[in-house]
Amino acid sequence: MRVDLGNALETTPGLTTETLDRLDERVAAAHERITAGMADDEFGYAALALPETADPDEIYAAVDGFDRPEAVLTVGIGGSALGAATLATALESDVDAYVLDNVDPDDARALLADLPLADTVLNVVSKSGTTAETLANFLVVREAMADAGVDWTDRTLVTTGESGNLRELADRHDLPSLPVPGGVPGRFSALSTVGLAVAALQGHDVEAVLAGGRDGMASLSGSLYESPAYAYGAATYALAERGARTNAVMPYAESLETFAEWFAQLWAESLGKDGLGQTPARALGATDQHSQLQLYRAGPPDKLVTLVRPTERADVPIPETDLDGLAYLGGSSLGGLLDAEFEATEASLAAADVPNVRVEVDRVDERSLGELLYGMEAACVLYGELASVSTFTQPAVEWGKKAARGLLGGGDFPEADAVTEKRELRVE
Ligand SMILES: O=P(O)(O)OC[C@H]1O[C@](O)(CO)[C@@H](O)[C@@H]1O
Repeated sequence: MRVDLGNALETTPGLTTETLDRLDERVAAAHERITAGMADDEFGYAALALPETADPDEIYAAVDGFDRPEAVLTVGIGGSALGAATLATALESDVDAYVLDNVDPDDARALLADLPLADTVLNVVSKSGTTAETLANFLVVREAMADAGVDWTDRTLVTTGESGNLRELADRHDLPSLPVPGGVPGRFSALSTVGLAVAALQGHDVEAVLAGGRDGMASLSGSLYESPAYAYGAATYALAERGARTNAVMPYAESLETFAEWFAQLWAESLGKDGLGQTPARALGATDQHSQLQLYRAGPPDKLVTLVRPTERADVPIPETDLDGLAYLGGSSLGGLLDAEFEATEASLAAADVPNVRVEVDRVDERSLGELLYGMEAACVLYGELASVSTFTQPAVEWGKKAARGLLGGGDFPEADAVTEKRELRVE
């Protein structure tokens, strides 16, 4: 992973090399704190040791009994789905990957109607084992399998914590299961059993993903000038401090579209604390040059744009044409056009004084993805250290969970009462 901060200098908001030099002293101290937490397997910091602590053989052993399924359906939500989904979207496989990470009946019904249930692995993932959406979807899929005459116990892999509903289910039915590493919050679990089981089922090289993570680990140092991850974390923190309240992450690769969704949870759930944080906006290049870019260039000067691309990609030539107006495209290629648009968008943001950071990986493959995921996790942890927030907890999401559970009769929660007290101003 390579980071270029050049277009975040002297912009609005913007950084200076003096700012970065002063910040570098704090990066050194933060790095010491981070490495100590990793060494002590401390909650949260343990995530940054996963490239060395995750066990590929454990993952391969758990999925080995499923042969090569036609499809894998992940039932999970948040960090229990997005890491696996990022890898599945990015890497090609003849094993189709699907995700149920919402409880939309239309979506669930349509998906279950299409799935070859007898040849699908049901990959149920929940660290807590209590997440309503995941458990509800599991019950629905299990019944759909039964209705189709499929023995769900032959098709189900469980990844969960040491106790809870899913652990009991796996034990009761002797299901293949994987542990969720205890000290790792879901949004930091992509490089663990949580994120890698689907990759193993799809025939991808899990060791290569972890090797990429180790590349990221090796690049961590006491200086932002020597560590791309820390450079990104320090720059985004400093820009937020100076008014960049939104970070629009804009990968120039369809294969990285889900990566932006994964990043959004990582950034929002880790850094949105105590009235602080930086709103992750999900964008996609070149498509959003024809939509959101208008706001990024000419809206309020409160944004940073993170432009992500692989520097190598398979290509598709653009045929020559006798249409004069299109002659400049003929003989070029889609990849060439995409790269030209990446650089043009980068320059257009700079011309409008909008800070933008370039993040590049060699290609979208297992090793580069492992390094990119790791790098953004390390960047997030550093940002959290600099901002002095509790990076690894997410207390604010609990209120809504209790209200929903109370509304469904799942317990006596005062939060549910607040729903009935809604202030109304109805316009119909
Ligand atoms: O893996 P679990 O426990 O089902 O949690 C799923 C997601 O829900 C959250 O706990 C938030 O409610 C996320 O942090 C997590 O990734």
